[in-house]
Amino acid sequence: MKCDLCGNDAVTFVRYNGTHLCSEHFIDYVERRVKKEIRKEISLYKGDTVGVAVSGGKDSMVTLSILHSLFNERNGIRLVCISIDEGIDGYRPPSLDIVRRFCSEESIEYRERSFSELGLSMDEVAPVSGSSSPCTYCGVFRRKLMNDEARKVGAKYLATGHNLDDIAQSVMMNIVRGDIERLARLGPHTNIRPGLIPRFYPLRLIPEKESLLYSIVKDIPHWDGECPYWQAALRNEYRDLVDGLEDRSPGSKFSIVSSYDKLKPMLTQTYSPVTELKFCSCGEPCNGSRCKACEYEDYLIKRIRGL
Ligand SMILES: Nc1ncnc2c1ncn2[C@@H]1O[C@H](COP(=O)(O)OP(=O)(O)OP(=O)(O)O)[C@@H](O)[C@H]1O
Repeated sequence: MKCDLCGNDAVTFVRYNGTHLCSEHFIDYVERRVKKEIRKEISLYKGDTVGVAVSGGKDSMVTLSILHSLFNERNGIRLVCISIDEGIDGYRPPSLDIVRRFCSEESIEYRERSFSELGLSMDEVAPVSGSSSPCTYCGVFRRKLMNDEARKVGAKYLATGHNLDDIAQSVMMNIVRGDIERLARLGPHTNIRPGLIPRFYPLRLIPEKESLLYSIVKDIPHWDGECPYWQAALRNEYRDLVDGLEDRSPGSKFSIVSSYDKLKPMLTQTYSPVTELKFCSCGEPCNGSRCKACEYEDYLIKRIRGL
């Protein structure tokens, strides 16, 4: 197979648009779309700080690597890598080693936070999560620490490694559950709310397979171990659903996300986000008087201690 653009050996066939690409043209193809997405989602000026949440998985490592090539001393944008240790033995420590090493080699500012600051670890939470998926708790605690650290470093935005597959799955999941209010709140976050660092998704239009291939051809280190609690995630059902649709009709993942983008203005008209947030005693913004993370913390710590 030869690249349709230059005749060199192709590394991939992009099924949804029928093109063969060599490694050089594939890299260019990915980076052009990532830059376009970043321009669409955020606006930055000299002196601004951007946070990037990095787990060590391929998507967040690809995001970190691309943002590092874009934001640097030359254009006066400060990039800070933020990682969270959820306390999952055998899974998180090796992935954070990769992030730390990459940041040190590339001279990227690195900040790390841990669930231990909240008095628990996911290895303690998982056995007491009952009928709820451990991922529900993990996500709430992780977002709290990510937002808190992003605020501390003065980030204007916080990037995550969510890719096209993740976004398409989230759209389908909220539709099937009938949770239209949550659907309306899916990022990227366009409105500024005090205390909440707006998140953006540079890989939003990059399919997971392309992110993996990009990490391989660019030789970006990443951890591909599987979270021991992953099987419990409801998201897996939606992964199969969306992959099945894509198999039968290539381009379905793009269609799901672009349909969502067209619907979003109408959704936010009906479900406009609360702009006047209150603050929890821990410092996090919230709708009520306490944030979800603090509520969960109290409940789980009692269960862990058998109270
Ligand atoms: N422990 C963590 N520390 C910092 N950011 C995280 C962490 N876990 C997840 N994230 C952020 O949330 C995004 C989506 O999380 P998800 O659990 O799907 O990622 P992952 O499977 O660990 O790895 P990746 O998305 O990097 O391939 C990540 O891309 C990353 O930006």
